[in-house]
Amino acid sequence: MQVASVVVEIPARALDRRFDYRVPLEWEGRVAPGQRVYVTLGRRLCQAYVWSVADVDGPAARDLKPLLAVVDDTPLLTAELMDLVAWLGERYGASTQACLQAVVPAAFRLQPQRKYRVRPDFRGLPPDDLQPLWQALRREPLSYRQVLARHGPDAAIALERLLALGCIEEAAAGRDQVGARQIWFAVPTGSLETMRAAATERSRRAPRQARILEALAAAWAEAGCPPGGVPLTALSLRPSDEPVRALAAQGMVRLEAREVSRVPEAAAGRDERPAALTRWQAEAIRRLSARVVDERFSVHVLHGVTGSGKTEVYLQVMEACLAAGGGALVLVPEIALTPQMVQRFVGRFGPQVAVLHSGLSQGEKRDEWMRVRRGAARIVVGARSAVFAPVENLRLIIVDEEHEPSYKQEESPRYDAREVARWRMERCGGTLVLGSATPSLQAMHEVERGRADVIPMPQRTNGKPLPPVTVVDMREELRAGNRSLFSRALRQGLEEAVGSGRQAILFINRRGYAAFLLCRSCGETLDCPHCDISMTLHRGRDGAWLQCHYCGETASVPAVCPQCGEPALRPYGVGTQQVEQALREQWPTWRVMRMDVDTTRRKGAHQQAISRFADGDADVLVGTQMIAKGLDFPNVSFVGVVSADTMLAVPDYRAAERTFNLLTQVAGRAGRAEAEGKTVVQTYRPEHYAIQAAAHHDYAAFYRRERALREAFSYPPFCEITVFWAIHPEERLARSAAQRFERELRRRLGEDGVTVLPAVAAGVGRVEDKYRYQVVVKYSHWVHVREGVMAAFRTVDEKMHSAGGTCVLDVNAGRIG
Ligand SMILES: Nc1ncnc2c1ncn2[C@@H]1O[C@H](COP(=O)(O)OP(=O)(O)OP(=O)(O)O)[C@@H](O)[C@H]1O
Ligand SMILES: [Zn+2]
Ligand SMILES: [Zn+2]
Repeated sequence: MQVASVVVEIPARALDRRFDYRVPLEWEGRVAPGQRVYVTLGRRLCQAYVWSVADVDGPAARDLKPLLAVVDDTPLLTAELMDLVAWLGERYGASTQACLQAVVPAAFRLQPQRKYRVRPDFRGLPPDDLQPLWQALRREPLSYRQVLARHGPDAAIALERLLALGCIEEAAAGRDQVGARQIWFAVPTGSLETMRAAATERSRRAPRQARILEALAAAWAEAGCPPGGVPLTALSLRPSDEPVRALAAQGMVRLEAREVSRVPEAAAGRDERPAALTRWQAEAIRRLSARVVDERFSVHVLHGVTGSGKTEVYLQVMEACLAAGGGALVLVPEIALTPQMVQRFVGRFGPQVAVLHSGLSQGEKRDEWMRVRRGAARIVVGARSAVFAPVENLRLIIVDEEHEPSYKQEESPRYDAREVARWRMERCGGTLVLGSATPSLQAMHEVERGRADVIPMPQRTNGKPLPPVTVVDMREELRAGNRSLFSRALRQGLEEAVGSGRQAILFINRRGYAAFLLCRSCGETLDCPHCDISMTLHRGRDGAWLQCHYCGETASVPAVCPQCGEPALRPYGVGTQQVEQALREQWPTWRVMRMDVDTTRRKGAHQQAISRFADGDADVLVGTQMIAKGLDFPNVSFVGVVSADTMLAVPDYRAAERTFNLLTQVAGRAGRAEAEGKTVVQTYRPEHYAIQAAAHHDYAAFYRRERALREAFSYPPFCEITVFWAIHPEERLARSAAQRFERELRRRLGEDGVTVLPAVAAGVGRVEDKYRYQVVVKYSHWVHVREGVMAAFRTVDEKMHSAGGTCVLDVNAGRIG
């Protein structure tokens, strides 16, 4: 007798374990790991994933409850993905259910209310023993639960048989939350002659039947062979319509339901293949292609300066991968921000590419996922979560802009797509390529330790040098009497670019008008009533308002300071809106465009904005980091950074790294084609090493300095950091939970190679009226501390949970505070 061990899909902590069910005899041999099944847990009907199947004998197995249905014929999850789910749970301390939800698109989740009804196209009668249930379903569609309640537990099997015989179907959306889309086809059964004769014969007597036959005959004549069928929708007919049913009953046509994709086939764009590769590109392609073919695990850091043509390298290595029979996965930081790159992949590989992005509806995601699962699409391009795509024979994963923080997921399971990619390549014996102009400290450290090699591309494809960067000390500007947002150098750069018909980009890492309002009389800042953070000033057509960027709370702008009553509130900290306004005031004839979260909320707005700017619809583009990544605008000759200091001021050990990366990326948007590029960076801290290194395009200098600091103060990559948060509306409870976690940790972990920092209020100590306390743990290997950390977490978490609060564990944390 077979017993299936399953994971139920209900996301409750107490249910995060395996449950055993008996496999009914008729399904023995049909049940496999990765398959979805229906089971009852207590009285609850739910979907579950088969984890393992074992042959077990004895009464214990016979007493188990049976599986109620097998949802998938072939397992939805491959063995590799099942192992990945298990690994995710261990690596990030997350429940198996949460990991499954991360891996499988939401469309595959069970819809709680399914009903079964008689299939409208079914003629005849089912076998005798199935008739009672069938008759009942003819009277009214019933849910699974109703079927079991009214017809007893054996009805589960009867239902399955009726389904298998095509007598009944699931109503509405089908099995999954969103099912496959099906279209009915009429398929000819006889010869072309019989069909024509039948059409003529019916032209009077049954003209509507005749029309169907004529359409089939026409399709036949056009194809020159028996057509695969004609979709009924093309004839504005449904399978239940009288003439269709009549023809089917007479055996003139066969009706067939076929699955079709909801995703319009990617319009294969132009494939722009460069006439000749640079020598660096050629060398990179040679080395990487050799690795893709040899089927051994390897990691490579493709360190290519901005505009060095990394995309072309990816494309050609992918070609080598496909030629060797492998599948490939490309991760980009955010699909909406990289439309140009996605177009190039589709241009080269056409319908073999599946693009997974958040703009897809659930049904579209499902269809793309299935296209990948079935091997019809062998290349997947997507953001973070695409790292779970079920690519067949996966041999190559490319992570573009590998240094980007968006590869870390900030909700459970708090995975890092780069680590997942590494795990998958290690498991499949594949090649991992980490591409960046500014490789992360982590990636470079791997190179140092001999766990990865680096492939340099130090020159731009246009043969021109990287754009010269001028660092402007804003204190000097003040001394020289310039109080405007723009230094003289920045102003000159803008005017030169726009004056010569080129375009310019201005970067400022803050949306809104100003960071905060400060009272110049008493020093009060206007903070969010629900969060310990000041509110951002926004300005629109209908005036100004304040908004909290943490919880979204808005407020009107008071005329006087609420603290001291003086009319002395002034805006501080420049945002995109203010830059846009200043540009319009100073250069009224210029066409200015702004791109930030506020201007691109609408679906497709990103892409539109990017192509409008690429088409020359604006002279100056103002934007946040959204415009820093991987965009290729050949006509941009000037880039200005309005303030480099906002990024440096973030209280995070990675602030310098982020600043260096962003400055390098932003500067890299200039001078990518014929136009010479130029960049101006404004700052109050011109001597800072991150700014200096970026200005000199000196990655090595930055790396040396930053590495030394990280080592001295013991930060990643010289250790790993895990952060615990206790979150509760009552400060006292949040604090004591964090303190308890700290004590539990110290007791369990000892001192050896582990540092537990004292429990403190988080950087923003209150968000949405909830207090946040944190504990930071530093260690060298998660496997050494996992048990201790997880045990401490469970103890505190349970108590916190019953007290109405939340605990969060961020393993290998993306941020602290
Ligand atoms: N061998 C080549 N000869 C000429 N042009 C090329 C060549 N290879 C790529 N290009 C072009 O160079 C430009 C820059 O390439 P790409 O966008 O891949 O750079 P990148 O290395 O990804 O830079 P970034 O890090 O800034 O995104 C593109 O317009 C691309 O079409
Ligand atoms: Zn005041
Ligand atoms: Zn708030």
